[in-house]
Amino acid sequence: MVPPLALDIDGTLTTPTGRIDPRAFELLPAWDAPVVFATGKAFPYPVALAHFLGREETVIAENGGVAYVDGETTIVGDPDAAGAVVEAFRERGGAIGWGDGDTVNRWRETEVAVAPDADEALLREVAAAVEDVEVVDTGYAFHVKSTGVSKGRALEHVAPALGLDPEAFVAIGDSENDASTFRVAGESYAVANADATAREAANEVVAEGFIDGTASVLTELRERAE
Ligand SMILES: O=C(O)COP(=O)(O)O
Ligand SMILES: [Mg+2]
Repeated sequence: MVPPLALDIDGTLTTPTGRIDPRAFELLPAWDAPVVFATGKAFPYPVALAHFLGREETVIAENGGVAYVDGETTIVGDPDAAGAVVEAFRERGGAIGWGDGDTVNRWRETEVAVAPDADEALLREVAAAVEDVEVVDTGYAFHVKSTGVSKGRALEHVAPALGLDPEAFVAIGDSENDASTFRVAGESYAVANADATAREAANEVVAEGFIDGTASVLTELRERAE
């Protein structure tokens, strides 16, 4: 039997230009075990991905702020604290930076994502003044979120709802927001493009990056199960 998977999206299922690689649509619909998409993105993104892959919508969004399993949504974290940080950031001249419409934050319920080209030093300075809030850098955004909320904590909630031990999962990811998943899962892989935090937390750093790395792990896991 192949193991259940906890998969990050950006940097892990994507190409270096941020597209979901077609191989995800070959490898994942046929995966014969639960697949949990665990992302920093807002709730609709992993739901849509699972939907169009024809998979059960079992997702962790907003870095663990939102978890959805078996038709139940669980929300944790303090959106007001994150909002206060972003308000102070704006007052001091900072910009969230996603442009008009801001679909990055539109459906966000527990945290705020700030564009990667924003003034990081200012954002960290204002965040340091608010209790129980941290800034997590995924390489794709700075996430202003409650401390204690993490993808790993969410997996500890999602796995039992699937009748599984979190340790049964194999996790793959690329950023500091995946380190908590790596600690909770029984086996973990950082793709080659992963940041230092993810590399250190993973059991193994894969030679290839992005979806190439993920595809090689999945192929190996499938071969091992045969
Ligand atoms: O939204 C981000 O910043 C990164 O998303 P990810 O967790 O799927 O890599
Ligand atoms: Mg990622």
